[in-house]
Amino acid sequence: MAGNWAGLGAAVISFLYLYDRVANYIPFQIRDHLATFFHKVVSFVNPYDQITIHEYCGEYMQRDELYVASEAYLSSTCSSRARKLKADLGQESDKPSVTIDDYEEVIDTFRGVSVWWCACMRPNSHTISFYPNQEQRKYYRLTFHNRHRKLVEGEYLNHVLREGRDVTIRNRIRKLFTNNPSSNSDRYSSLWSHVAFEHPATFDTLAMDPEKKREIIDDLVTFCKGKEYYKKIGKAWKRGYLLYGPPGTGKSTMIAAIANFLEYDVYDLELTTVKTNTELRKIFIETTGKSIIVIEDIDCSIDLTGKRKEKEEKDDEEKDEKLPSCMEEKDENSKLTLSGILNFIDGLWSACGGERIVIFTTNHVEKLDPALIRRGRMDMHIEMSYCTFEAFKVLAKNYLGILEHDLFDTIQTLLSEVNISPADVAEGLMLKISRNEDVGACLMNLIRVIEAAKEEAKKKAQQKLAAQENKKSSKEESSVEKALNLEEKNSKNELAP
Ligand SMILES: Nc1ncnc2c1ncn2[C@@H]1O[C@H](COP(=O)(O)OP(=O)(O)OP(=O)(O)O)[C@@H](O)[C@H]1O
Ligand SMILES: [Mg+2]
Repeated sequence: MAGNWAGLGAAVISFLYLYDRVANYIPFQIRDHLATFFHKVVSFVNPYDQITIHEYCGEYMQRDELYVASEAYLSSTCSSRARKLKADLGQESDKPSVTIDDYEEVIDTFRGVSVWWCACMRPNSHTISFYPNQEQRKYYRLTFHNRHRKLVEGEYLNHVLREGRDVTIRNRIRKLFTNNPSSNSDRYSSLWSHVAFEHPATFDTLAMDPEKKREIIDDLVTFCKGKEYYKKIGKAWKRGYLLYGPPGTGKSTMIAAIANFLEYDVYDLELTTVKTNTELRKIFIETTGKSIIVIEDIDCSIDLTGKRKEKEEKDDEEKDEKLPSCMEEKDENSKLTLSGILNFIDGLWSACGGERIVIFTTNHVEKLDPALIRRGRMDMHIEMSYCTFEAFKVLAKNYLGILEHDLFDTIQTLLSEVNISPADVAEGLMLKISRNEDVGACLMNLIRVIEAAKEEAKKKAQQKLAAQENKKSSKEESSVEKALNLEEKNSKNELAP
């Protein structure tokens, strides 16, 4: 239908072209009247307006976000109505995607208003381009009745952008990013490298207290649905989690489970390769929304303890010989400091992009500066503990496919007597796969592993006690020796004339 109107419109436009050539020979009073008249005729004959959305735009000819969103939107909402389709494996997806073929017109309806979409291609410009696919110059043509122009410009295009982005996110391959060492980056290279994120951990396979798990899941759901709430309370849409506990208790596994649950990308930030606060800010700006930024073993990444105290002391010392303020700033930016990291978590920059989760992990929570982990920065502190009986039941279900067994009571008693990590328990249960043993043999193997851990713990406790006693007795000996020496000295002094 729009095509017919377009044909009629083309005739009128040809006429107008001719008019334009002879317009200079017509007196200007008549010319103005004619121009108004022709405009009315054009609107009457072809009351349809068009918007074109080009694939590449901007100084660096990047793919236009609205074009990408329109493509995703059309393939999800309108492709069922098209007769000519094309299929390909998108760059950011692992599923074949079916889109509407070029020059196939489809109708979409928004609030009872019909609009027409068509993927077109501009004729080859015969120019040599440095940018990929630029010579193809694809674009979408959106046609609509001019009385709906406000609706299309004001609401429909936003609707397409929003829906299209959602479809893109749903279909993409999720990514695991790591920051490139600062020495490798130049002005043009990206600060992050990535691979596909394929960790299979989920909250179902994560062994921990079920109540604690429920609490974390509820918190995550509240966060990801909380866009409007965060806006209302004037807070950046982000949340911080501190995961702490001994090695092998599932901190990294928990991060993977969170990423899979929320379908977020993961940015694994290696702080030791970041040299300055400025670099940290740049790295942060290059992250996208719907992502988790992880700093593992934060206590080992940078000396965060006592930095503030040191700084305060230094400030006192330096009061007399104070540097000019610009030099102070330069010094601060030329290295990575605790305050740089605090800014990264909740400074003004932290609000850009939105929908981000920051996770720190540590084996030694007591070593961290309280400022780094205070509520508001790290909103939830999650302790990953040694294996409890509840956690063991999850592992037994995952590894052996059982919910109960006669040996469970023995294992429960043993687990209450010794600290053993879920990683060690999981290793004890792996026998089923590695040697294809039956369930009973696997549980017996686990019992042996826990008993060995118990023996080891006992031995260590005895050694510690012995060392403490040794220290105590050597202290006592030295104090007796000191007392004897003193006595000897005193008696010598008394004998002296
Ligand atoms: N709570 C858990 N639930 C399920 N599996 C676990 C759990 N804890 C550990 N594991 C298993 O042990 C392995 C090591 O766990 P993970 O790397 O998550 O420990 P971690 O706490 O990050 O250790 P580290 O402090 O050394 O980094 C995982 O691959 C997983 O198979
Ligand atoms: Mg870990």
